[in-house]
Amino acid sequence: MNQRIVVKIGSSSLTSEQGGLDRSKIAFYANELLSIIANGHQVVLVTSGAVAAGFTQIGYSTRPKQLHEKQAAAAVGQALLMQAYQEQLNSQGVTAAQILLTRQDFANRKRGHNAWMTIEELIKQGVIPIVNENDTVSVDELKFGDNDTLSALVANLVHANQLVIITDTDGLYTADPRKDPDAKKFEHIETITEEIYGYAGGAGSSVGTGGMRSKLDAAKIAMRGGVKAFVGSVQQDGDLRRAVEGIGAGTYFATKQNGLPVKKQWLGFHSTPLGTIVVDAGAEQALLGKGSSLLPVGVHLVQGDFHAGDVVEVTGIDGKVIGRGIVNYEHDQLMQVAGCTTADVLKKLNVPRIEVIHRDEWVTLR
Ligand SMILES: Nc1ncnc2c1ncn2[C@@H]1O[C@H](COP(=O)(O)OP(=O)(O)O)[C@@H](O)[C@H]1O
Ligand SMILES: N[C@@H](CCC(=O)OP(=O)(O)O)C(=O)O
Repeated sequence: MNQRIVVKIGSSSLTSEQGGLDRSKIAFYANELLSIIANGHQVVLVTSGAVAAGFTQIGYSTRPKQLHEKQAAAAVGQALLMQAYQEQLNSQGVTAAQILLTRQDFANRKRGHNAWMTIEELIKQGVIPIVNENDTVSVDELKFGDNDTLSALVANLVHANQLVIITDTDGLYTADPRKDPDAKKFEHIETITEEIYGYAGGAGSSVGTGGMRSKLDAAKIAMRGGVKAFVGSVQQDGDLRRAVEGIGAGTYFATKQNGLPVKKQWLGFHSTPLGTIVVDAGAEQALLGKGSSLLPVGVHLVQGDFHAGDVVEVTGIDGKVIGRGIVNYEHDQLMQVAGCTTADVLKKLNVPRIEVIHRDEWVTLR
């Protein structure tokens, strides 16, 4: 079946430890992308490497740590990165497009929608969209930090069938295989539990940033959006095709979820919650198991100063996040009716909707 694939390539796969682009690697990946396109798949590339490609050229001896230096290096390196992809793809008759995004572009629904529509048009025209973070304007606290998260958000945005995260290791192991030769590999993962997170360590090289932890964050976001994911290595001719076909050298993350509409992606991943509603065990079960709306009777505690129409986070008594939704009550109204039956709520308040959060305005994040 022809699929829409988002492929993410990390800095460690494109550059050397000393920095600088490895053009032979860019040529290799360009050919891998072209081969899956030739098989009928649609491709969006999310590529890192701007900082790693630019820092030597700018004159820094090692990868910079200060934000303004990283941004300067990225500004130089992004041009080098695109030039290298363009050369490779153009020589085979394919055009590439540069798309630079920030977190705010996803948080603003109109900007996110515009990015999606642009990518759709490029794909329709046979152009390969090449995405990176817009490092020049991203401030520290709002940065994706690494491109793993960005690639998952892009995969959800364009309703991809699969996210392929290419890195320098052939999947998730029970420990960083660089440090523990006895570590065992996971072939398939259906749920990313705390235990799975416990196995993942940080970056393995001086040019990589997020390590396996950020790849798990990315896989989790993709899975929630109904996009299956692969994390592994693509080093030999045909490896990308094998990764896409389910026989690659890496770990596969399955999903049973359906694709999330863009409005719910915004709610789940890009909105800013203005309060927290802690619910009891019965309500937690109803939200998770039955897909019910949240009623006042299940509300245990209300925190934050929110108004009707704001986004709030919902947690269980244990503090673990269950999901997010748009609340129909002012926070002081909700405090008055927390734990009340519907009949009692109607005696106390005149509310347009009885549900604290309606299921159509709710997204589960477990
Ligand atoms: N449990 C683990 N299994 C596999 N790799 C791990 C694990 N924990 C940490 N790592 C490290 O994560 C690295 C990949 O992440 P990173 O260096 O950020 O690469 P990239 O630049 O491709 O994003 C691997 O090289 C490996 O050293
Ligand atoms: N936008 C940055 C990405 C930072 C980064 O190193 O990410 P990654 O290699 O994917 O862990 C760049 O292009 O350098």
